Amino acid sequence: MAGGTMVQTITPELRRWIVEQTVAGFSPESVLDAMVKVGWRQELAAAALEDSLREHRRQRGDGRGAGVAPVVVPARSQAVAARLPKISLSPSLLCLDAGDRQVRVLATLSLPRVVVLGGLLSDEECEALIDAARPRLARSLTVQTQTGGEELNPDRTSNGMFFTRGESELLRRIEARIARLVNWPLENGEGMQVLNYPVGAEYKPHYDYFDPAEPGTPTILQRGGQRLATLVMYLNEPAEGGGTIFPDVGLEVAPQRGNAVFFSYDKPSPITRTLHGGAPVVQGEKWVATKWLREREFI
Ligand SMILES: O=C(O)CCC(=O)C(=O)O
Ligand SMILES: [Fe+2]
Repeated sequence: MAGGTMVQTITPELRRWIVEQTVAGFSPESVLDAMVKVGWRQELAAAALEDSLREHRRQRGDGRGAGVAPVVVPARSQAVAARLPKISLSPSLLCLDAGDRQVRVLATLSLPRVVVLGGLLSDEECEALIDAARPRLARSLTVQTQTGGEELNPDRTSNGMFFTRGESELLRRIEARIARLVNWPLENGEGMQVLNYPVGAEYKPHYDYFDPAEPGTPTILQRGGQRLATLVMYLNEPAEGGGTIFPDVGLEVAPQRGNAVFFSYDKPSPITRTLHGGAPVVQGEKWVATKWLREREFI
């Protein structure tokens, strides 16, 4: 196996320490912060905290007498939660300055945090992305959270490829535009992914963050931390079907060329309501480019 893997184990001593801190009156947030400061990965620390306190409550007979109050552990501390890719909406809501292009805001939603954007890409840029991606397409793989490797996923019947960040003038231009638009370092973005859905293809509802409970997740997180936000850009228009759906809130975004849907998730949790998918293409084909934004530099 590759070197540099730091295995973090939740020992009985750590559990005891967590319980002691909590009984002494420290808030779960401050215990979490203390763990992160000494090098614990946020997600693991949160899981250890939640787990230890749940076990402690169970042993005490669940809330009888002076038991520890139930805690809701934020997966990311307050200070870090404020650091999230974020589109600054102008008061007029109409136009955003993305540097080399004016982008329109078509709709926003607060939970899940969604912004639908108009005119993020020009028709020429959409065409150029499709042309560059087409010869490099393969049946889409998704990151396998069991192992951290990649696998064919029956829920995702599209064909896909990844560009390397900065690999062409076109990509550098679009990456810079996105970084400015979402107020997030260009280096924290994954290389852009392009997906092609033929008739009948779909991407069943899923979350884009990596599930902290899966054993392969710590390995995945070494490459830039969690995903915090997604930008799906529509490169063409399927004749029928192919919208981006958010089943928790009954939202469907129309796949209109040059437009995009941005959504962010401040914790790797379903409470962000960012369950989403690509509805089946009924007629024609669908092309999208997806940009994922990570916590740290993605190498
Ligand atoms: O094709 C879509 O509309 C959604 C794509 C998506 O969810 C993804 O690439 O993660
Ligand atoms: Fe997705």
